[in-house]
Amino acid sequence: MSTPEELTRLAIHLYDAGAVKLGDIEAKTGSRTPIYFDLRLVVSHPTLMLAVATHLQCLASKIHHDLLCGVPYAALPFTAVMSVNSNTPMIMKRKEAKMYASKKILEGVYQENAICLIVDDVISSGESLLETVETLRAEKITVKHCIIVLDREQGGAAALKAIGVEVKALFTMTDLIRILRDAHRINDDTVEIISDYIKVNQY
Ligand SMILES: O=C(O)c1cc(=O)[nH]c(=O)n1[C@@H]1O[C@H](COP(=O)(O)O)[C@@H](O)[C@H]1O
Repeated sequence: MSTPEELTRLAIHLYDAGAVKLGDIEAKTGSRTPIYFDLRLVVSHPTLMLAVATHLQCLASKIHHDLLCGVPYAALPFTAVMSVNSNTPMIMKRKEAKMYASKKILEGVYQENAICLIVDDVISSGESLLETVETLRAEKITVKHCIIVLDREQGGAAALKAIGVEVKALFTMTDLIRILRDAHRINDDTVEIISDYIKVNQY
């Protein structure tokens, strides 16, 4: 089980590495956000990569699963680290089906009715996770849980719950901004701007 102190250290480490971008940033949907959590840079920081994978593994260890599925691109490296460290097979969902050879949308080997735990970086609307669940279920893979690093608390987890998938996160946006404020990385004004934004921008 990750302790609150360990998660606090991880959040500060991620911030100090540049994973938390503040300002007026374009999100996936095209809307603007005052905070963007970018886990893609974790590949350049091996100790951070191991820390993210280890803490996600703590969440994973409480959930029964036969397989891990990494969602491209941000989650693929740390899902691979989890797979190796826990000796759990992994599959990968392609962004688009291959247009040649196998024409597959899923890479890797799996059995029908295998229980798959999806690993992703961030949930906002839940759209990308919903799509992944749909793809896996179409291949007769069972999906009941996703684990992620950050829940932006914009309604995505409820959308997943509505299709029978529970989302567990290392951090909610509320946790993240509280930790960063307490560690003097962001000030009260920034916390207020982000909190107001999240309240108003629900999917
Ligand atoms: O665009 C986003 O909403 C987003 C916000 C953020 O802070 N960090 C972030 O990585 N994202 C991207 O948005 C995806 C999740 O958005 P939803 O599909 O709306 O849940 C993530 O997998 C990222 O590609």
